[in-house]
Amino acid sequence: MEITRSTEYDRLLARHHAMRLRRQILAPAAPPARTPAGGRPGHPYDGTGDQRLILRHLEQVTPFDGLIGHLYDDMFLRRPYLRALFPASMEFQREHLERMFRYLIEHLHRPDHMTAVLHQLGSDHRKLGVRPAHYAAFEEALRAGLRTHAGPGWSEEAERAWMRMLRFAVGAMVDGAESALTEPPYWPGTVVGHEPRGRGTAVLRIRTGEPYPYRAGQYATVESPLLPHSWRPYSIACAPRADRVLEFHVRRTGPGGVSEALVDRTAVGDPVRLGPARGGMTVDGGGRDLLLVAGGTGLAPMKAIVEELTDRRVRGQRVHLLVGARGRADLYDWEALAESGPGRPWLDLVPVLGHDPRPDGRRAMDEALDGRDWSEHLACVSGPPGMVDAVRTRLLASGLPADRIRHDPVTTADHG
Ligand SMILES: NC(=O)C1=CN([C@@H]2O[C@H](COP(=O)(O)OP(=O)(O)OC[C@H]3O[C@@H](n4cnc5c(N)ncnc54)[C@H](O)[C@@H]3O)[C@@H](O)[C@H]2O)C=CC1
Repeated sequence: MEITRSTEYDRLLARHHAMRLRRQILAPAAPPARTPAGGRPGHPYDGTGDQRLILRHLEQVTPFDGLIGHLYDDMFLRRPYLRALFPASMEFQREHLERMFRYLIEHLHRPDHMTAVLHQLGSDHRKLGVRPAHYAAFEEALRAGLRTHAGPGWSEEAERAWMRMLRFAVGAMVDGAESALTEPPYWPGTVVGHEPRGRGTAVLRIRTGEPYPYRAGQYATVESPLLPHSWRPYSIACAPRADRVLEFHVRRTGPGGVSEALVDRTAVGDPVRLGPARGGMTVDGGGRDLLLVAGGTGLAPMKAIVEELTDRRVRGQRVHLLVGARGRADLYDWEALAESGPGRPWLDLVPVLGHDPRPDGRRAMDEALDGRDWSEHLACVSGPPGMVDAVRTRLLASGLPADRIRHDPVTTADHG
């Protein structure tokens, strides 16, 4: 990416904020805390005691949605200018923060296990316009939220444990943001194709201004100017191409979300922004036969993987692609896949039609997987979370080791 004066300036500013914040974080913790703040060099944060304290007083600050409500109320009351950094609807944001609190508390006894996740979170926060200094405002709001939600009997000791946990997380996020400074926080793109494909589904093609690095099987977060600050992940449905065009398959799941904006209110010529590519559902060397299981628009990453293999397949390698859909009309991209059939004799393309379980609890996907030994394959699974879970469990039971089953950590809330 060409470094303009303003991005250069932004980077310097971000680095300056990061350094200042690091000094604050690493400075001896504010009295009366005697335990070192999270992540001080030479004194790695030991969260075991804090985890115990937080858990002991957890009832006072749960359910988390109440705590989070107080936290944001306090933050926007004290610093109204921060509201502009958040989407109009805070629903997704609140759910995300709740998941984060649960994740931190659950893993606090093994802080080192969280580093990679927190680094990426910090790096991803750059596209939201979050500056390291904003974390101080968050800390202040969390403190106020805990006190308001817990009421008069709130334990000072537990509050200090929460603050140390937060400082540990923020320290790792700032590190992540800093080490990603050479990567743009987002890529501006333009919609160059928009094809409705029935049942609220559209295939979008987006051209980025600058080359967008990714591997087949990965996903990008997408933001539409119709819903500023709402970023949702979608898998990229094509292998990297020289013309910088990326394909996405989007299905509208409900009213008012990013998918609805992209399917119903977006047209060729409209701008969008893409966050950096993420996800580990890539297919590397080895040459094992592949089992690709897709449900609905979960087909997107599989299409990219098949395209990539068209050029880079190991000789003799076979690929089985099971495409789950409610009915024939829902096979929204079948023609594109089937068209390439004759040129790809190594690809077994199987439509799996039907949705509801039968009276015996089995589904069409169970039958499609039956009767074959998949234990030597590498499997990728993508689609509704229930399907990913069910297929994963089934493959594990049939002897396929966990490290040969790949899928994204997609939750139901992700595609709103
Ligand atoms: N758009 C994208 O880039 C991506 C979307 N996803 C996810 O894929 C899902 C797609 O939703 P829809 O297209 O509405 O799919 P859908 O709800 O119509 O389901 C598609 C098919 O998946 C199978 N299936 C569903 N639940 C199952 C279960 N419990 N066990 C076995 N098979 C099952 C069935 O064959 C069904 O017809 C969403 O949850 C989305 O978050 C996942 C990855 C990428």
